[in-house]
Amino acid sequence: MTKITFPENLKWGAATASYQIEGGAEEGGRSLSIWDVFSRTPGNVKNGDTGDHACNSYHLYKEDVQLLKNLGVDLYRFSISWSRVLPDGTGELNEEGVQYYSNLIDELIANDIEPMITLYHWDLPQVLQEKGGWESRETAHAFLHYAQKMFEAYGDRVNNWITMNEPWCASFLSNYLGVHAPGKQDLQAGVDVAHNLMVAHGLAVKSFRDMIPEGKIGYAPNIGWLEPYSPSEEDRAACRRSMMWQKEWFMDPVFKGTYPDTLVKLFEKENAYLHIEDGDMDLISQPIDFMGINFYTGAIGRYKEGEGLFDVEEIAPDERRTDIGWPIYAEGFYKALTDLRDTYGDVPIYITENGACYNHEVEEDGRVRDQERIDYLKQHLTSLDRAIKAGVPIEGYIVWSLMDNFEWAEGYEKRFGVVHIDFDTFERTPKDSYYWYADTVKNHEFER
Ligand SMILES: CCOCCOc1ccc(-c2cn(C[C@@H]3NC[C@@H](O)[C@H]3O)nn2)cc1
Repeated sequence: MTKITFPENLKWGAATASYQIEGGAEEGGRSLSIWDVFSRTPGNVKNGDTGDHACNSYHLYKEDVQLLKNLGVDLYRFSISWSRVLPDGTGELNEEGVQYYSNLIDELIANDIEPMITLYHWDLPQVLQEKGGWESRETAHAFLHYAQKMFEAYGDRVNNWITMNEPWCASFLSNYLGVHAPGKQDLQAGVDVAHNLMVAHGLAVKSFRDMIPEGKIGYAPNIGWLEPYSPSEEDRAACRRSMMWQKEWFMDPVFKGTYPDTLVKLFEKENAYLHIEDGDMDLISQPIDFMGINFYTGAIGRYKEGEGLFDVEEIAPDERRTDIGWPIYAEGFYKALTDLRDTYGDVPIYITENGACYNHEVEEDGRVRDQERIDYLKQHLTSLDRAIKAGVPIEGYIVWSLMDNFEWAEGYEKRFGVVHIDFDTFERTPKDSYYWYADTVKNHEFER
């Protein structure tokens, strides 16, 4: 048997997000978010699913913490519902909402689990959307107010903070491709939202340095990997262009203080323009303590004129697909991580999301036999170990997700959890992958 062994100081975790697990959508003073409005609009989410009840973690968070404790993880990455703590989007706090997260944080600490807070995981208060949402620069300032209130409320107990989750999804997937909330299909809107998200990130980082000087802050972009179909410059350039949309567009501003000119010009050809104000790039490129990386899948990329925005077609590496239809490309994970180090140097990296969708149910004997998810995790953790041994400074690995939850436009059908959720009874059932992951976390190694 082959053993894969990780450094003793690698941190292990599990992740969730507020709109995907909490429920209690109109309880405890919470106001509606853009995802409440989007999911309640017929046709936007599979099976008409909404986050109204989700996994009922608003009421069952203590059970969730026990699942984390028995998993043996060091970290729990969760997000705060902005509209639960600031129902008006700004102004005064809703104390009941603040208390919910305070209770969760205390429960985690009492069980020796480090909280890692994501401030923005896509659930913008609807009241702010109605004032222009992220297309308006004002929302970046509203985000600063929200972030400062959260730093004040939890900075005494929480050291690890993430400003933005997957800004590509929150900007282009949501405002150009129209797949996520608010469901716009406007490239200029996507460009404006992307920039304002990054301005908001910079404003929060700047304030964080004053408010929690000993804390660690970063953000969590998502990336894939496109391997050139051939060594031809056509194929290589096509892959670079396509990956630039999620990589350089959101990383160059932070680590270089610039936007990638190739994409700026490509967007200008589509009549979409950056609206950068004086000081923005200095603000966005403030040093951060780590970069979160969310990785799920990849493909082989080949130049094809007229295909999409970047003249590239994606070819699956092989016939394997997860139950959400994504190819499995663990080699791409290794390549993406070493490519980040080659591009941006030794930026400390947390894998803030990696996992697979497999829609197993609980069987007669109470087990959930998700061997495919175990195989996916083994393949990707092997790539992670290879990247670590190649010198990529990986701080931690956080599996997506602790539990099955509301997978955005796919609803509840698509299951990413190591814990199965019965969405009628909210019963939690650890899957085979839960026990496998617990052993891996405990032993810092696994056998292939
Ligand atoms: C027209 C083309 O559009 C096709 C759909 O395009 C995408 C791309 C990417 C995703 C996607 C979903 N996830 C998992 C989440 N990460 C954050 C956490 O909340 C998980 O639930 N990551 N990326 C979905 C859809």
